[in-house]
Amino acid sequence: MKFRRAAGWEPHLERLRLAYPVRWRVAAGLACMVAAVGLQLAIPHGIAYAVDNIDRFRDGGIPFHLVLTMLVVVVLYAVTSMARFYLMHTAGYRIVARVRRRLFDTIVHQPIPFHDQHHVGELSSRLSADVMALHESLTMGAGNALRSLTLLLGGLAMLLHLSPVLSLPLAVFIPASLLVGKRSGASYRERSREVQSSMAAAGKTAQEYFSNVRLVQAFNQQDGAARAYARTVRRLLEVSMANARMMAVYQGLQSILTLLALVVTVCLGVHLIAQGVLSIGELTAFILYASMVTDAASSVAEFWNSWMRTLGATDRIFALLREGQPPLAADTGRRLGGAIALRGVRFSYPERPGMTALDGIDLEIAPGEKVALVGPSGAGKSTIANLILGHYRPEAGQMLFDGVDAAEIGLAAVRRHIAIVEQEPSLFSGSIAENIAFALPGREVTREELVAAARLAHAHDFISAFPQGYDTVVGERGVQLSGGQKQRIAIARALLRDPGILILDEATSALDAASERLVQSALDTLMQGRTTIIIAHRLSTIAKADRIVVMDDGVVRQQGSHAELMRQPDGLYAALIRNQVQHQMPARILHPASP
Ligand SMILES: Nc1ncnc2c1ncn2[C@@H]1O[C@H](COP(=O)(O)OP(=O)(O)OP(=O)(O)O)[C@@H](O)[C@H]1O
Repeated sequence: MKFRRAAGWEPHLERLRLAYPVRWRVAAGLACMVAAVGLQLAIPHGIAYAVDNIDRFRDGGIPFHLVLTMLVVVVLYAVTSMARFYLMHTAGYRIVARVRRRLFDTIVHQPIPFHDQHHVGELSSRLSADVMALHESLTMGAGNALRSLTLLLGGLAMLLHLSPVLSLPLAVFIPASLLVGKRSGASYRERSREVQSSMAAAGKTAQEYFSNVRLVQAFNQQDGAARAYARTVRRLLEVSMANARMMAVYQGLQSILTLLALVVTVCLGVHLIAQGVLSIGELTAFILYASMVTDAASSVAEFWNSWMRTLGATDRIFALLREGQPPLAADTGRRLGGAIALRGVRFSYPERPGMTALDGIDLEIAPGEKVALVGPSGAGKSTIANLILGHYRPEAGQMLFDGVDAAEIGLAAVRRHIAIVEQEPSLFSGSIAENIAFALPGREVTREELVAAARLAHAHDFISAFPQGYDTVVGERGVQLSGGQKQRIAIARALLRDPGILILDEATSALDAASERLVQSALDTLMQGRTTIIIAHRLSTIAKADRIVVMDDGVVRQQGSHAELMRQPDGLYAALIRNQVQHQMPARILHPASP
């Protein structure tokens, strides 16, 4: 128990919660390993017997039963070694697959503030490089180390049995070798944390430049990108080299200890033969056992290092796993009517605790009402959408749905009734069908349902025009589609979800007139009969809303219809409209009632 704790295994083993198929593999692998070690330990004994009886065998040769026994031992040794290798390796693969799955599960369930803090490239590196380090230790290292440990103990028993006096030098060398291993292990752990975080930094840089490759090329920044990546790789190289230097020193020390042990044993052995207390066969067997034992000791020490390295690399994996999934409030199954209320809501982003993003917001939205949030950049419009979606919790005040506190309803139940159409729609690299069906987790979506949603979103015609139709692959983040097409797919997705509450982050970039009309008409269909919160940028949308909420600096400055707000010429809304009209919009939008 104490050892497991010292090795840092305890919490990790608990976290791994080995499944039944893994347990039986480990148990069977251990049994095979003990058998293989037992057979391996029998071999020097056989050799000693042969050496000591060489005179008897000189005439008639080695008797048949002896040859047969040796053959059986060799075959059994080969079979048990093979089985051990297979069982331990496959158990390792299963454990690593499980760790990977659980890590992904944990990360994907973490609340948004966690994702604000962690870079995508860094998290991907945890899943790939860090898990790979664990993989190597578990599949290659752990099996070998256990075998070596058993061999070490068995070998020591044989050495003591053969000659306690001759074993004395080993009583010094073996602990020394294990001590060197333990010392180096501690430094390895520290170093490998550095190696893994440098690796994560390199991954982060590469991921960032790859995902913005169009911008990089448009600004001729390819060389700049290469230099930035080279800097991170240089750092990685430096820490890896330092690690290798240290490893070389420890390996050298181990080899010296092993060779010294052998030399001293041979010298002492010869002396004991001369005194007549040891036979040549026994010395031969002793040397064979001693080399097994010293090899095993250095391999245990080596594994210790590699395990420490693994712990260094996987500390963060296990820290993440320990964090566990945040308790997702059970889906209470409550149906929402669409009324939303924010009462005295104050909020600062966890990353910027000093800056108030929302400062006492009071907002009542009736079921089916269309509310446009307007205001200058940074006013807090998206923050309100984030709070309604439950991405963050208000610091003070209440978020109510149908008059019930959001916490009481549960995040999953709230989200089940919400759909979002983002400013720049997020699409996955799969097919159009998969992207639309994403709206309904946990159930198969029929082709008819997909087509119906796509028709309402004015997306069916362009989708059908593709040779692969709904199975057309859209490329990473939908790069193979136009802006208007992406938006209509996002609208089809929202329509399929059939939400009571809709959050619409209006795209700022204008589409061409025909595309704009199609998107607008699709949005009008989507908004029908749903509570809609629009983060609005276009006057056409703003003017159509039932109510306009004008925000500035985290507070609501004005509320009312377009006409009501325009009657306050000194108000922020009138100023915003004047500003927009001056810069871009035709005057008729200002007065939608007039033809
Ligand atoms: N994830 C975040 N972490 C820290 N601060 C944030 C985060 N997101 C937004 N902010 C800050 O919160 C404030 C409100 O931002 P918000 O995105 O709500 O503004 P907005 O009104 O939607 O602006 P825009 O019209 O430009 O999108 C801003 O000062 C912004 O810098």
